[in-house]
This record gives sequence, C-alpha cells and structure tokens, in this order.
Amino acid sequence: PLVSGKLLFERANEFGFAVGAFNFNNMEFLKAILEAAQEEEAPVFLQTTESAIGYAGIEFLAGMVHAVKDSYKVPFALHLDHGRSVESVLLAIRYGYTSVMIDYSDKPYKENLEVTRKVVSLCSPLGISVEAELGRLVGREDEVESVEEVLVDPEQAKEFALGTGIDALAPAIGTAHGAFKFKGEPRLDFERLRRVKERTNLPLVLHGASGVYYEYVNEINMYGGELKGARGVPDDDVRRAIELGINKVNTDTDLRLAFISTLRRMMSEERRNVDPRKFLKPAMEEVKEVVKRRIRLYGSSGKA
Ligand SMILES: O=C(COP(=O)(O)O)NO
Ligand SMILES: [Ca+2]
Ligand code: NA
Ligand SMILES: [Zn+2]
Repeated sequence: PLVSGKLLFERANEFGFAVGAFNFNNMEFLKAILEAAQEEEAPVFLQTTESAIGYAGIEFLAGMVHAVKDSYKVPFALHLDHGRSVESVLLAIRYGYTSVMIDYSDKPYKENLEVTRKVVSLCSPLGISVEAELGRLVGREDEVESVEEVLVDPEQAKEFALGTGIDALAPAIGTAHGAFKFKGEPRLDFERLRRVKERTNLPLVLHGASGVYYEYVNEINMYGGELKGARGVPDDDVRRAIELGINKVNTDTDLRLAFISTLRRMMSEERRNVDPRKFLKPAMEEVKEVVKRRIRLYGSSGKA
C-alpha cells in the first residue's frame, strides 16, 4: 500500500538496510518497479523529478500511483526527487505525495536551512517525510548543471539536522548523477559518510548511486549507442555505504540502461514489427530484473 516515507526511513535506519528509491516517468517503469518490489517483498520509494512531472504531467504520475495504492502488498512511498522550490513541494502535497526532497544544496547554506525548515513546517504536520541535501554532486543534477563539487561538512550536517527537523539527509560524498560518474577511479568519501552518520543519526540518502553495469553499456554500444567511458559506483562501495548508514539509495540510470539496451536490441532484431508492445514488454522485464538486483544489493528483500 501507499505509505508515508517516514515509515520507510525509520525502519531502514533502525535495522541498518537501505530502501531502493527508483525514478519513473511512465507506466512501464512504474509497473516494473512495483512488480519487482512485490516479488522481492521489499519496500520502495517511487520517485519523480520535476522534469519527469514536466514530461508526463503530475496528474498522470500521481494518478497512476494512487490508482494502485492497494494493489500491491509491499509498502511504497511516492517521493518528489530534487524538488527545487516550495511551490514544487506544495504541488506534490496537493497530489498526494507522501515524501519530498527539497534540494537547495546549490544555494548559500543559510537559504538552504531556511527553506528546508519551511518545507518541514508544511510537511511534517501532514505526515510527509522531508529529505534535504548538503554539498554538491558534480555534473548534472536533474535540470541543474552544477560544475564544482562540494563535499558535505559533517559538523554543518549536525547543525543543519537540528535546525531543520528533516527526516533524512543526502550528504554529497563524491558521487554524481548519470552514466559517467568518475573521471578516474570510483571513490566515495566513506570517512566523511561515517562522521555525518555519527553526528546526525539520521536516515541518509545516497544520490548518483547507479552501478552502470557493463552488460547494459556493452549492449547499447553493440546496437548503435555510443556510451564511451561510462562508469558507475561498484556494488561493494554501495554495500560499504549502507554499512556506514545509508538508508535510501536513488536509482535512475540503471533502469534507463536496462530499458534502452533491450529496446535497441529488439528494434534492430524485429525489423518488421510496428507494435510498440513487442519492444516495451521485454524492456519492462529487463527493468524489473535490474530493480530486483538492486533491491537485493540494498538488503531490503523480505523487509516489506
Ligand atoms: O540520484 C539520483 C539517481 O542517480 P543515478 O543517475 O546514479 O541513477 N536521483 O536523484
Ligand atoms: Ca543538489
Ligand atoms: Na531524493
Ligand atoms: Zn539525485
């Protein structure tokens, strides 16, 4: 059923596992995520960015989730990923989101603190969880191009948590969104993560965590794509981050790679087919498989 994100954050923090937070912007991805969660008996966050809302319309995205709120036995939250304004959060509240992120991490600290505090005052009385971010991921953050990386300051994180009353914090520890995450070797600042957890004891969120699996990258390149130098976060680093206190892992790129690799292969093999379902069905199946793989990696199988 559809539940508050608070429930998912608190249980994951208590038992030391992470809940998968999977991005969707259409019916195919949404269905694949929910079926994977059901089969793994795992809680999940279903999340949409503002650009997903711009693409499909919030009434479609929220409407689909509310339509199936009692159709799956696993608990799931509907989460606004990278909300950039109070207006965006208010729209999500109006459409029955049960969790929001207010991402003011590109603004001066004081502004981030004040706007986040405001969002908490709007959401907490409604039982809606609030996630905020400290530090900056390098590369694209949904629509925002942030070029210089700023890692989270653990001392500031403690003050920020106390000063805002947030339910969860996304500390920037070296990851980046998309398929090209690291120039050199992948490296997360685990010591910094450990200190943020120690000082806040909050549920923590890992952004830019996709593994960018070689089998999908290779297949995309074989069937007309050009993903040169793509690389993600190794599974062992995700496990280590969860051991150190990550309780929600955002996963968008891995679903896209699974979908697109299957779509490209099907399109080039079935050259007489014009029924989109012949291509979308296997692509959905591949998304479901990668969601199950990530749910198992996060330790959330059987935790519904
Ligand atoms: O952080 C993410 C997704 O990250 P990836 O691109 O690594 O899937 N969404 O908020
Ligand atoms: Ca940010
Ligand atoms: Na988020
Ligand atoms: Zn993110």
